[in-house]
Amino acid sequence: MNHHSLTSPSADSFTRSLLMAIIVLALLSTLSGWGIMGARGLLSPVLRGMFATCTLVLVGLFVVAWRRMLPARALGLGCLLFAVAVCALCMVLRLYSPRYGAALDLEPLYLWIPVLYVFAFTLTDHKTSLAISLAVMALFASISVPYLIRDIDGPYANFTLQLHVVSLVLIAALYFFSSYQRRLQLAELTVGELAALSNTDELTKLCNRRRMATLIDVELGHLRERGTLFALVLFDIDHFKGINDKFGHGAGDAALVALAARAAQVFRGMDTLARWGGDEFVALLRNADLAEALHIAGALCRHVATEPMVGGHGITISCGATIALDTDSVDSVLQRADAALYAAKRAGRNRAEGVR
Ligand SMILES: Nc1nc2c(ncn2[C@@H]2O[C@H](COP(=O)(O)OP(=O)(O)OP(=O)(O)O)[C@@H](O)[C@H]2O)c(=O)[nH]1
Repeated sequence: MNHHSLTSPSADSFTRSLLMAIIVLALLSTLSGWGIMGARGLLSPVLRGMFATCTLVLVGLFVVAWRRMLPARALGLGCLLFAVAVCALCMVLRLYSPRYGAALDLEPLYLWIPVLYVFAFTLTDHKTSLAISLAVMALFASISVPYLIRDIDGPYANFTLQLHVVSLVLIAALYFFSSYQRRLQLAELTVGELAALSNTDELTKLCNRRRMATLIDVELGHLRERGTLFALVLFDIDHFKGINDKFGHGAGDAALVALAARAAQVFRGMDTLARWGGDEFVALLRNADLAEALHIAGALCRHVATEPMVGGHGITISCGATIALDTDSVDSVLQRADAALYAAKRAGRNRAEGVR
């Protein structure tokens, strides 16, 4: 969720306008619905058009509101309950009160019924929506049973039966559509999560070896096609075995995490840092030559050595830098960086060396 968009003034005024529009349209829709039930003659088609338009726009606005903010969920559920109550009341009056029943026209209710199902399916998950829709349908079905028995051969009986069949088809279609959509969302989420897991180092949360190898391969392609330079810096902790032995494996892990965070402060935004394995890390420096890579690697050595990292003790690292050639493979460029790292170790550690 984008928290900024929820708190910005323009989002606030959009939310207010949306809520106002929903309230006005709900009022118009309800008033025209009541109007249709009382009116006869010329006025009725106008009111019917108004009712249908207001209700459809209302559903559209609910969908927008649903995607943007949570209060719409409560508002939508409130309207749904209100609509069910109005429909049920009208139905009861139509069926059981001879005085009101004779003057009432059931058509506005028929217009509301499919709207209720669409409301339910836009408001909540497919299983709850199915339960709400079937409950609404059962409510109308139970209300119409005595009416059907009383007037089994009449036109309204036929119409009511047709209405229930259409309702069932609509609910089934909405259910399958929304469960398919849900499955699609879940599948996307799982694929995204798996991709993130397979590219991330569990301990440091940096890129892992597999991801870095892919990125180096991509950059080698760019180097061959467009001549864009890049450098690699391979580094590891000096005498890390001694740190593990002295402070324990847990403290060694904490040192690796702290080193990852410290290193991320030194590299540039366009660089990518990865844990290659054990206490070895690789940084891919885009658009960098050997001099720049050595400069950054030297800064990294100093930055790491300045502050204590394990149990109040400082650690040092050694770095090997190289630049990629257009004849390189992933393995060959890494072998040169490894040779440079080995040279830094031999030269006394806590330093950076380069190999061209
Ligand atoms: N705590 C911890 N230790 C690890 C992990 N992976 C590898 N190691 C240890 O890291 C040490 C790596 O040692 P080396 O790099 O071979 O040698 P070193 O002691 O660092 O010495 P130089 O590299 O020559 O300075 C080994 O003792 C491994 O057991 C890990 O995930 N966590």
